[in-house]
Amino acid sequence: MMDPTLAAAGLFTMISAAGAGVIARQILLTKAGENIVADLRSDLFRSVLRQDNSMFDTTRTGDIITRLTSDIALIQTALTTEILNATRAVLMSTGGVSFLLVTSPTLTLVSCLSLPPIFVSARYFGKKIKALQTTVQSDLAETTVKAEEVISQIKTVRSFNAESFESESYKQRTQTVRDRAIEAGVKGAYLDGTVHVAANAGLLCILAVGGNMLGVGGGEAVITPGELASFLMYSIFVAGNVSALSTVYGSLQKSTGAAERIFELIDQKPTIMTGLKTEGYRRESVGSELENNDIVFSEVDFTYPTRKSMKVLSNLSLELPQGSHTAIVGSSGSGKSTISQVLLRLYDIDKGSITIGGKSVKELPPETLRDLISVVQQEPVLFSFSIADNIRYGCLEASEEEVLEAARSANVTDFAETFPEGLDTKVGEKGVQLSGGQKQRIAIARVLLRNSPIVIFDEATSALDAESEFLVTKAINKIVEGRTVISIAHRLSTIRKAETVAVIENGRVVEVGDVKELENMVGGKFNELISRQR
Ligand SMILES: Nc1ncnc2c1ncn2[C@@H]1O[C@H](COP(=O)(O)OP(=O)(O)OP(=O)(O)O)[C@@H](O)[C@H]1O
Repeated sequence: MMDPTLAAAGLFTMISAAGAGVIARQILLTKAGENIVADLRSDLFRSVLRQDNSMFDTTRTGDIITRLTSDIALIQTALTTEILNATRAVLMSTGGVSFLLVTSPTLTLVSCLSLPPIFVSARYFGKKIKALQTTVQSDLAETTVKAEEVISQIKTVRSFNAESFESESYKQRTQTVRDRAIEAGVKGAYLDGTVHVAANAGLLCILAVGGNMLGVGGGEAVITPGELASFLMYSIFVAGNVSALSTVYGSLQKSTGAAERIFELIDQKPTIMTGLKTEGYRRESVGSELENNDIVFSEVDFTYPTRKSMKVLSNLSLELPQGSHTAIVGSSGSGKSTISQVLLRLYDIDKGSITIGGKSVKELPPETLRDLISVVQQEPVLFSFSIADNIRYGCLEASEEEVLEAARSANVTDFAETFPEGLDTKVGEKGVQLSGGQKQRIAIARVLLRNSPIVIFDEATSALDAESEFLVTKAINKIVEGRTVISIAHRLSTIRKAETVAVIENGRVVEVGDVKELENMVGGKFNELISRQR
């Protein structure tokens, strides 16, 4: 007889080896799962950044964020926990079935009677779970959209005393998510229950047929009681694993729903290939292939993809020679900002052409086109980094000195120096910790650093106070020197700085010419427009 201590030591060695196996399995699975999830997340983000502007006009930020977070988290669970559970259940079931076959092929055949109801219910409930989970994920996206919108606009929410309204509306959305998630859970429970009944009914069939095979009814015994007992034991083992498999199947269906939402975005091909600089791209050589920077709009028609029935630009023709300064004026909604959006090819026009230096904007690589043009937007958009890093966004390769020089030129240093951390001061989300005029000056410094030959000023309708306006104007004057400038202008003071003015009405140019001449042309469109401002 074997020494019990030796046997225990031998068993301990085996247990330790199994433990090492468990550690290795866990590490490998975690690594594989995390790698796949990280790749998926960056692929998704990369794909989001490439999408057409029209996609962002219809898909809200919160929806995309949900895909990047919660949808991916579901896939992560599937890749780690569920795949492991599934593999274990399949291996155990296969092993168990081999034992069953060896013990009694007839009874194994009988046990197969439970398979059809298992497959049918897995298919039926699996489909329902997947559909419900897809809805849960999009409802969850709705709640994220709501939260994102309210939190980023908290000052407006507060000023309207709308906290209770918003928290109630958020609660309702979370309840919708809860109800759908419970529904999916209930379907999962039905699946588990059905599989449990089918698997155990299979055991009863084995008991009935096996009992007769023992010769209990007076017939000939074809199986021993010991064989039947061990067959039943293995069957219970297999039934347990098949039940586990059905739970895993339910969870995997959930992740399939989430995966569909992710791949829908990853596979979506933008019509304007954009955003990611091609290899060998050099910013310094931008525009070198163009003869000049003359901009020509010729008989342009444009409708926004989300509002196809409304023509925003209609047969618009306009010439902006290199080095010129043109003010674009017109009533609100006449299409002024749209002109800059189609010039940047954020949207493709429906008819006509837009050329720079004789080359259609559709022929220029989008990154070249966008490096040729800088925009100072109506509401300057800053990121939650420091003032210096916001300026550096104009040219990521710029040195400290170049950033400082741009900050000085745009009068940013004037106010930054009054902050304890100077240019390293963080500006808060979207620049909330700064005034409108300060944000404008940072945006101008960013454009100065960018040093593009064409600059568009999309002037804010809301006026800055006189002091801010003076400082912003001083900064703007630095940019204007030697560049082609388009000012989408509201204020007469800005318009007067331009040489040429183009009046836009209903998406077409109705008057164009020298600012001073048109200002004095009684009965003219520009004269009429500015006489309202005086
Ligand atoms: N992303 C968009 N999707 C659909 N329609 C849009 C979009 N952006 C603007 N529009 C519509 O296009 C028209 C022209 O808008 P645009 O912003 O060019 O006007 P604007 O002349 O710059 O006005 P304002 O002086 O008020 O800034 C408006 O009727 C506007 O509602």
